[in-house]
Amino acid sequence: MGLPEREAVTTAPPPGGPAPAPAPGAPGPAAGTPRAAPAPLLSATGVRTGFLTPRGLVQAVDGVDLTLSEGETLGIVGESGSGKSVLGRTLMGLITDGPGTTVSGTVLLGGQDVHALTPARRRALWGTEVAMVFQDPMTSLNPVKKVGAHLTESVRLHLGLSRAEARDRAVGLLRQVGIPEPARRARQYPHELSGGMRQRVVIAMALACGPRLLIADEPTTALDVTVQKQILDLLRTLAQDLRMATVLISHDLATVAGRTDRVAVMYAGRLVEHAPTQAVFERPRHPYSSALIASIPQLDLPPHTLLPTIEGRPPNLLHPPPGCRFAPRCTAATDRCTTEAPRLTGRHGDQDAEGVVACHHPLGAVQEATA
Ligand SMILES: Nc1ncnc2c1ncn2[C@@H]1O[C@H](COP(=O)(O)OP(=O)(O)OP(=O)(O)O)[C@@H](O)[C@H]1O
Repeated sequence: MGLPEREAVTTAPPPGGPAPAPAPGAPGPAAGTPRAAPAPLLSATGVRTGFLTPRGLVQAVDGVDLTLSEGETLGIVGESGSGKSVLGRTLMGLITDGPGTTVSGTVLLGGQDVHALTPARRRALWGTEVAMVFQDPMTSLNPVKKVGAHLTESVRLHLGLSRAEARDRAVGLLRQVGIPEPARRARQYPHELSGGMRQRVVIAMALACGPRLLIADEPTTALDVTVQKQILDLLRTLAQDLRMATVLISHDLATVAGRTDRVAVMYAGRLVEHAPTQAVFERPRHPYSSALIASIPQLDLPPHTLLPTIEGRPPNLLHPPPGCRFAPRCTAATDRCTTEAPRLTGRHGDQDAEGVVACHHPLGAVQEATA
């Protein structure tokens, strides 16, 4: 058996109940009237997430705006500590405003304000609207529970299936994520599977209730290099087959190349560039994106070639520098960069198809101006 049909997915109604149906006979949009663009599946506005520590507030995510449409794939990249995981968990509603944590801004998922929901309503979104795959599969698997049981519990709870139906669904899911002999594997314990197979099980668990959005946080970091590509390709194929929007979080730009529609580059808690993936690779506009691309290892380089690295370290998020946070490491920085924080803007306005960049001196600006 395959995955649940999209129509079969149970989702919590929006706060205040479902939207009223149009009155019978109510006129539709007049012919030729442009239809309003469909609302994005995910819309994050001014998201800020901080941790109160004995040494002060660590502002891990500092004013992030993002949107994602149905079926779209977004890569979030940046060095370790740039806030990618914290952003992913905040979008999912796993980190909320509370003791020790400050969260502000708005995250709308399928029109529902994730952070305004009650904890129970938020939990109802997990699995059915949004699911997350983490770095290490063992953090998501219970070592004393059989593989099949990880899947059957969730589908029985969310989809109300009988025991036998749930067992069929579990085997179907394992088959769908490329696990050979799925019925036999369902009866095994996680430790009897290889790392790659375990991550496939975790992906199957994430898909079990047909989420519209999958957030994969460094899903291959704990795996052998040969298995990494297989898992990333699997995620890409599943996203396309199921028309499921995906956020792929990685410290490695090469991971998102060719696998995502758009890339958001994060640095010290902020987005510095957000554009179609191909545009970022072909014409990076932020010096940080450009430096990240330059440091991707190339297969055809002679042995012992030194790869360019980005001098310096990301700032301490307890005391980030004023102005552009990348300025202390940027070879193009001017006095303005050290005092004035650049806004994310497009070449032709904020909604630029070529993307947006937060830089006072974006790359390519001089050539374009004189062309
Ligand atoms: N619970 C916490 N308490 C205090 N600081 C935290 C907490 N969780 C994360 N941070 C800090 O928030 C910042 C962003 O962390 P995050 O894990 O999002 O980075 P990342 O970009 O995902 O990097 P990595 O790839 O290494 O996980 C880091 O400085 C981290 O130390």
